[in-house]
Amino acid sequence: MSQGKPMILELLASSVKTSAKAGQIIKDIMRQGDLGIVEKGSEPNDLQTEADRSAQRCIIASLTKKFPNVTIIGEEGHSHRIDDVVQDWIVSEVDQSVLALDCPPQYKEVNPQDVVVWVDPLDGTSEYTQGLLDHVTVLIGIAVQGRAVAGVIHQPYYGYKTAPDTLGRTIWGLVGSGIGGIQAQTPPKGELILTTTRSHNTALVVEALEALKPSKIVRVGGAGHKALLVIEGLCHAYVFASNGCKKWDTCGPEAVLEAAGGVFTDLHGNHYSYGKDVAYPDAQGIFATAKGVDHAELLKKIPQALKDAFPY
Ligand SMILES: Nc1ncnc2c1ncn2[C@@H]1O[C@H](COP(=O)(O)O)[C@@H](O)[C@H]1OP(=O)(O)O
Ligand SMILES: [Mg+2]
Ligand SMILES: [Mg+2]
Ligand SMILES: [Mg+2]
Repeated sequence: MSQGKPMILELLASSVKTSAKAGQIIKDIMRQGDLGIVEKGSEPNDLQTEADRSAQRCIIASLTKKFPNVTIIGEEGHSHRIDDVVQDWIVSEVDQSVLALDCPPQYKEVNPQDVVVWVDPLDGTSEYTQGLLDHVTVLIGIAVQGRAVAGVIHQPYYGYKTAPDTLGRTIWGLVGSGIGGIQAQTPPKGELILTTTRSHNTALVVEALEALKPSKIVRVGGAGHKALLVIEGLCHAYVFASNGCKKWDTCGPEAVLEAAGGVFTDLHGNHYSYGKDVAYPDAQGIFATAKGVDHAELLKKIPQALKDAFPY
């Protein structure tokens, strides 16, 4: 580890490089052509591929090796073995621009026991299997005392349609410090562009969107991808009246969006808790707004009866 740097910066700097390696693994597996698709549950569109499994092993092994006292929870199971992971997948590099940050005072002395890293090695698996490759992201969220405070959204196929050899892009955020990889933008005034699921639609999902009377709805895959649309000001809000997302889907996106000046909550306007003992589903849905959007005002347009469908 670098001498004297706050642990949160070390962890974020390692996560940035590790997410990019996971992105390369995802692309290698797609190039090789054997995705090894497994249906995880009884729900439709809940798939796992060899890319999800391999990317998770890369991330968990890399971060476990460097931060053995931090709790790491990944979407694809609980093996934290390092010894059987390909050496080339264990990332030791760190992102120097993150290490050089001026750490917000509240995160300078963080106890590893209070940190949980939430890993979604491949967000947008349905879209990955369907060839909608720019919907895919690698998500790493860092929570301190239950709050999402830092995160990475790596988009391995960003720009691949015009540049097939793209390395993608990596966006990181630290609340109180800002974001890197892109510039946060305010969405256009006089419109309301919402983004939501394309593969996990339900009657309640539609009802919540209609209540907001949007000028446009952008239906794309992935929680990370939708958070990027909001961070870049291409959409005003990400609204998902469903319990389908889990903590690994939202911890990274929440931290990056909030570091970018947005607000990321459930449908009641509360932040999720990301401690190690919490339930995994984001059972109160998602309501996330861009920088410059009045989150509380917009949330008032969701009828109470609909919010009540997502009780505590
Ligand atoms: N009903 C669901 N079952 C399983 N995963 C879900 C469900 N709803 C959302 N997700 C997860 O949240 C992400 C965002 O949802 P959506 O694309 O529908 O907006 C999905 O890519 C998926 O993550 P993952 O691909 O990592 O399994
Ligand atoms: Mg999944
Ligand atoms: Mg996901
Ligand atoms: Mg996933």
